[in-house]
Amino acid sequence: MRHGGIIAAAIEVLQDIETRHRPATLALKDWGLSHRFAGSGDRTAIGNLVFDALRHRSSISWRMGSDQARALAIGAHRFVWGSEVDEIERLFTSDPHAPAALSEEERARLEIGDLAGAPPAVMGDYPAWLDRELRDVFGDDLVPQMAALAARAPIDLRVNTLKADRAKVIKALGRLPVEETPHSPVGLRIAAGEGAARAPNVQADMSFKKGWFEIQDEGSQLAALLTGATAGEQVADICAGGGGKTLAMAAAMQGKGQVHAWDADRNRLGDIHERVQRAAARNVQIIGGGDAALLAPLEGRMDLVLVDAPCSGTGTWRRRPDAKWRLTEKSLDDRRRDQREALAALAAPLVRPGGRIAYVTCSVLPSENDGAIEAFLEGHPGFGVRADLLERLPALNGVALPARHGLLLTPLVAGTDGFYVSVLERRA
Ligand SMILES: C[S@@+](CC[C@H](N)C(=O)[O-])C[C@H]1O[C@@H](n2cnc3c(N)ncnc32)[C@H](O)[C@@H]1O
Repeated sequence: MRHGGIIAAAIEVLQDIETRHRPATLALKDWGLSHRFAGSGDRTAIGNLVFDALRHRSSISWRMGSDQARALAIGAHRFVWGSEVDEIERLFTSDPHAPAALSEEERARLEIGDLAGAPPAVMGDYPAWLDRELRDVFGDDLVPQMAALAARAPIDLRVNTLKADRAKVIKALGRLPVEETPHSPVGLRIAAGEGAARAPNVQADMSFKKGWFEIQDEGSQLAALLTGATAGEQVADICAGGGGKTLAMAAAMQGKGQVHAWDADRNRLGDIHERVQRAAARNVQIIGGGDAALLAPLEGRMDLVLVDAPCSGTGTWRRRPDAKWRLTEKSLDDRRRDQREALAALAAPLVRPGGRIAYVTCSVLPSENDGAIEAFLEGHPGFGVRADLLERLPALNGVALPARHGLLLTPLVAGTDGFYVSVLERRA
């Protein structure tokens, strides 16, 4: 496909997302199925343009004076990909599959592209109804913090130390520009691409198939390390999902002790079996999901319970930009309720005296973070917050933002997705 056709396709997909409230990945998949002639490079270019338009939806709409799909796609080309206006115009006139030519007004808006006078929610590309809560956490850094959450994310890998080390994986992926992550001692990074460039498919490499690494954001790696999971411990991961943190803890424990994996939704455990096998994580016990009675044998015995809580996902907006526009007050309330329930009803009974609960979210909203911890501590006076979190990872000094009961990682400061971590200890 020529580039005018790519823009036309991106407009079609953005329209589908908007009118049918569909997740972006599904809308893109559907488009691919009904346009089988499009090659994989074309699909990547369309996907990149759609995702960048969604990442910057508010600021593009402000600049273009419209939030229609066409304005978003053209605006993303200009303001995110940095194309010159003449170049965009040429793409439109040289390809019969391109959308209708630019109007006078569109041309003028693309030329000016001014955000002067725009409110913070527009400059930082986030839903305005979250203004107050986000300002509470970021204060004067609100706009730069949120703008960093609207940028593209790199591909981060976690080296599986049960099978490999960083040098071995770097060598295996030799043809790719792989670098060590700055904070996680087991992380590697491939920088985010630009424009229509295709991201490398690292999962096709033999080293992935052999279980030498997993794809995992550096923030998620750090959260797993901050739990302090240590060789020989009994650990329950009660929001195990696909097993990202289960596997990270199992490796940090050098395969010794046990990680018991459970999830409220047994379907979410779908991938974990294959991943555990590939990683040779012999200390992982998948105890199933859905039925809380399966947790009964662990009661009062766990050195550590990880609650990698269901949350709004505000910290992952770099990777799932459509989710930020779909988030509602109702769904946020539902997640807050799940978080409180997971901590009080599921996690607390499993911890032995002297044991810990690590509470993690991929959210930057205080009501899901410190707020959940406060609600828990109110009803559980036998638990207290561990203040020694950074001693486990001194490299995070100055990189993690202090929160009242834990710490916060953000793309602006740590270069990771947004993550909150708090560790509680059962003292009585
Ligand atoms: C953030 S995801 C887990 C991601 C996973 N730990 C990883 O690192 O790949 C949160 C998980 O919590 C589960 N969950 C939802 N409601 C829950 C509840 N009330 N109690 C426990 N887990 C819940 C969800 O099914 C989901 O798999």
